[in-house]
Amino acid sequence: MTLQIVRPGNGVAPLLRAENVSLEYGSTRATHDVSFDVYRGDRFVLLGPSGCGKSSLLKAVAGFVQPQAGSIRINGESVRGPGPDRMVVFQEFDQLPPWKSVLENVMFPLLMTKQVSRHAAVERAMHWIVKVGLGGFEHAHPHTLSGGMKQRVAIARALAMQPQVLLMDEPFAALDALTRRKMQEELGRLWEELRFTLLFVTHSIEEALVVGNRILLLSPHPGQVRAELNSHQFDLVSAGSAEFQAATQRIHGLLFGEPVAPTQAGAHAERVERRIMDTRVRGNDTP
Ligand SMILES: Nc1ncnc2c1ncn2[C@@H]1O[C@H](COP(=O)(O)OP(=O)(O)OP(=O)(O)O)[C@@H](O)[C@H]1O
Repeated sequence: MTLQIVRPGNGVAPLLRAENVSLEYGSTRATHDVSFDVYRGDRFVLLGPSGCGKSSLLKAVAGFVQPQAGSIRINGESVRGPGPDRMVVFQEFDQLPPWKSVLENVMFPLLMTKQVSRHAAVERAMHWIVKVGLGGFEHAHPHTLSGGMKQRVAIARALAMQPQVLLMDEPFAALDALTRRKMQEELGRLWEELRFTLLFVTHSIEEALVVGNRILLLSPHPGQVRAELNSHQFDLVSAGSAEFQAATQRIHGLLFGEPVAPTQAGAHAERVERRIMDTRVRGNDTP
């Protein structure tokens, strides 16, 4: 395992740029000076212990909370509030209005934002309901569905809007272990097919490695960037491997143990002066 600097960009503009973001609730500082870039097609994970401001950062990207300092931009445009370009899947199963069927739930944002006609909304909603494996359940109501099925509805509802970024806040944390694994697999399958951009919050190191291609490690009180790493080589298949276990331990050390010294990162040093870890066992292929 090597430590390496990942230089951002290669001239490609990020889809989402969070720059020196500080978030506060009254006298509580949730995050301090957090910066990260998310590129189109990234599966970018915010990982850290409870209270490191993961959810607050996701809510700020969603436009639900405004930074006290710093900025969040999508395609260069400042985020000033919620928008259909950033759909959120939450952990809570009650995110689905219970009086609406699966079909009505998935159609709802399409109709609210007047993106398409009612007829087209039905078609698009049905497409996504089938895509998440819920074909045949379109007239069911949420209380008749399992937790995993409810999360599938929430994912279908979000993806049907074709957002610029799909935001997921611990979406599988309330599921049993087997269902959680299945949902991680399904999310990976959807991403392989559609290559959407994902910002995913979790406090599980294993989940971060399985879901993400890039991971931002945050330390708590207030949340600050501890490190950023590449994790694209891991998936559910590699989850039991020695390399995976080593990466898990390394991240655990970074989060809870080892001090991390600031590192120079060339021309972008000011923005990305973080310790960047590549969890792959790499030879001399470091950039
Ligand atoms: N609505 C709120 N009002 C006041 N303080 C808040 C609010 N939401 C979050 N906080 C505080 O901000 C800090 C970061 O909370 P946040 O929920 O973003 O962290 P987190 O990393 O997502 O934690 P967890 O994994 O436990 O959800 C915490 O100290 C928390 O108590």
